[in-house]
Amino acid sequence: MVSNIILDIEGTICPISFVKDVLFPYFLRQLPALLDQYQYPLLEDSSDPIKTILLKFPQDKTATRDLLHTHIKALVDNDVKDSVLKELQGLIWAKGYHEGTIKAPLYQDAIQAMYTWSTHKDKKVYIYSSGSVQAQKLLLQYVRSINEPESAPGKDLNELVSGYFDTNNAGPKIQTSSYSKIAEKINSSPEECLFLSDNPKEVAAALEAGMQSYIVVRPGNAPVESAPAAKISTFDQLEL
Ligand SMILES: CSCCC(=O)C(=O)COP(=O)(O)O
Ligand SMILES: [Mg+2]
Repeated sequence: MVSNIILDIEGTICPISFVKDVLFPYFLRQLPALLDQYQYPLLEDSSDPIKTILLKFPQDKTATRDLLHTHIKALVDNDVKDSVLKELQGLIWAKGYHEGTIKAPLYQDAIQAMYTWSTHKDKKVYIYSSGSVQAQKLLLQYVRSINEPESAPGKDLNELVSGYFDTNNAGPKIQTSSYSKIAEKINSSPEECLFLSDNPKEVAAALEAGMQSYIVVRPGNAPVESAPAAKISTFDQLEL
């Protein structure tokens, strides 16, 4: 029996294009002005939350503003799931979400399933994404259905979510131990957890930990060559 459903974000509940064409460009547009605020080489200053994150990048990259900019831009361009980058992105995206510039388009079947599972089916819904916990909460705070126009009023889905996991509090998403850790943290056996993701390596790691899992295929996702589990293209296909 499935009691806990753990959802990936990008490519599973929202299109990859939202992350690549909206979130990443927004971050890169804000980055130069953000870096301009500081003197280089960066020195410790625990009172400044942004500087505290920047200081977590490798020390040789924080020697000059341009070196740091080049380093961060390369991480974004190559979609590196770097936990320091993800922390910084969460902080910068907050402005865009709160100002109303950014709203996350979620697949309608994902929105509907999150409501049904948590309010009518006595299941708990969790998020596990490479995006930081702060970025996950923001994304779910400003949601529109992908079928609605961009001007549609935003919905806050955070009340449907029982917990958030990222690479800081759970570990890398392609590592089996991360899924064992999540099961332990939510006081569940892995067998009662269902993990849904577009990434076959993540699905393989969840299965290895004893969870149930499916590969989610959405428009614009990378083709899945060798699948460790069955594929679904909408959450309506799940009988829970
Ligand atoms: C939730 S933050 C925006 C997405 C992001 O930066 C990311 O890396 C998403 O990766 P996922 O693990 O959800 O595929
Ligand atoms: Mg994904």
